[in-house]
Amino acid sequence: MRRQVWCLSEIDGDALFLPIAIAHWLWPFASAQFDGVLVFGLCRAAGIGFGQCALGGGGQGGAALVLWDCGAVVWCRTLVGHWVFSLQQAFALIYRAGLKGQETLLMADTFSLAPRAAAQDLIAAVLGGRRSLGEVIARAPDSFAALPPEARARAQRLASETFRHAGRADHHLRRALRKAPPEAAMWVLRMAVIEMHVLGAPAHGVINDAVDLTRRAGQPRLDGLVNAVLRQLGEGLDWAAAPVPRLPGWLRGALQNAYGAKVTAAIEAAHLLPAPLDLTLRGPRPEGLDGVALPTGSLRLRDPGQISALPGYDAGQWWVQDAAAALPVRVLGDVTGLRVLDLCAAPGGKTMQLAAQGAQVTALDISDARMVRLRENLLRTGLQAETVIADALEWRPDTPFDAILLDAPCSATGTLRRHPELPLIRMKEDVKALQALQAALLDRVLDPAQGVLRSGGRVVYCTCSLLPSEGSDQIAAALARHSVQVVPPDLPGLPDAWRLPDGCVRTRPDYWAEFGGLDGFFIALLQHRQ
Ligand SMILES: C[S@@+](CC[C@H](N)C(=O)[O-])C[C@H]1O[C@@H](n2cnc3c(N)ncnc32)[C@H](O)[C@@H]1O
Repeated sequence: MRRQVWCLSEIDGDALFLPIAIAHWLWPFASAQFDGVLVFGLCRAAGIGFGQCALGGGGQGGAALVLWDCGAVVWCRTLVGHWVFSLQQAFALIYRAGLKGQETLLMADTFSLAPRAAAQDLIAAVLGGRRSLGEVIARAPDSFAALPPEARARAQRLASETFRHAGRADHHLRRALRKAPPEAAMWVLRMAVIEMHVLGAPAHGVINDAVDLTRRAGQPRLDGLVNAVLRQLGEGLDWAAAPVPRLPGWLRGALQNAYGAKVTAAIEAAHLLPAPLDLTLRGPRPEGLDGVALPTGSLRLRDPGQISALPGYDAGQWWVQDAAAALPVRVLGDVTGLRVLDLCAAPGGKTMQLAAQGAQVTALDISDARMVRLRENLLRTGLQAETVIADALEWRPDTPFDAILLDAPCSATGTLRRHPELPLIRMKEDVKALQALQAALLDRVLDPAQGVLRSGGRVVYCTCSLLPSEGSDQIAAALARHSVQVVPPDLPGLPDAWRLPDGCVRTRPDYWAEFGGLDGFFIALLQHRQ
């Protein structure tokens, strides 16, 4: 790890440096066979110069080497001059080799090629596999896994912000490009422009590395273009003059139908900012945990830094959960002593809330990997729940439950601030399949013949979606299929604007702008008619 080399041009530089030193050591023995010292020196210097240019050292560096080397060659005609010169080269070589390990660490820690290359790989893996950034990171590419934690965080942020601001980057890039280059080079350009203008990285380093990343992306012929375009956009660009990026047509259309053009534009504007970090507290706020207490009970952190270093983390006194995601359990009401089924439970934010409130929880999810995270979360917080890995559509309990929380799989369109890559990988067709699953899950819990919910028991259905087809439409259809009613929740701190005419609750990223917004969620509390 310590010896890993990040900067390719550094290796190239040494690869050239070694033959230079060897050539000098051999010089006294070889010189007799050369007619023109200057010819040899010039050829060698020109070779190095061209080599440096070709490998990214830059034209000026190459030209300077040619001149410097010519002078040195003339001086080396004397034997003393030659030996002094070759000794100096040998020392330089040893010194550079010794520095290499340190350079590696330094470069990986700061704005540098290594995190940028890792971000490039993350972006390619997200788009290529149509997987979320979180899923890609769970099976991290080597370039990412090998980085130290800070550089990893930087790579993740760079990839995430590139997805978030790609629309704005394209607006500026279109002005500088006569025709769009292949996508791989286009993503290098987007990432570089965003790093300079959104993340505030110094232009010089970003541009140099973008040239390397263009070659790394298999587009070596475009490195000149990338260099020229980024130099043009590096300074004096009015970044905010570009319009707010639009959601894909199918999603935009659905939101406009549901909320109107103005609200849709406000939602798109809210997506420009990363989501704040909210915690659900298990008990009293741990000392030293600085944040804003939100009206619905969550704690919003001001400047979180490293999460595992925050007060109360090791003692499991809180867990990370968006303020909107914390509402469904609160909507379920008092669960003390009740047998509650958390259906589609992993990674367990709501399981922990239920257990912390004194429910006897059974947490069920179909995903082994996500259940591992749920168990880790329970372990850290010291909370108890029975865990079941099964398909909710097939599993049957021995005894019906008093209450069920159904956090159904959905388009996650309410969480785009957190997952700005989703609009690029989710398709309209994916949502159709999810809607069918949501309806089947609702039938499973609401149909008394299935024996999952006891008579008179309560159900909370929720999705982190902004689409009515995954929210109110599902509930309207379920009311038509089952003898159930919607119960408007009694929830302190819930603004009236979040209550829908059908008795359900809707949050949106543009709500609570004064606090920094919250995820989009749909929540319905259901009960069988007596
Ligand atoms: C929105 S996430 C749940 C988040 C979780 N409730 C929390 O608060 O941390 C949806 C979950 O549904 C699970 N899931 C999808 N299809 C399922 C099925 N047929 N049976 C059980 N779980 C399923 C997924 O594995 C995923 O973990």
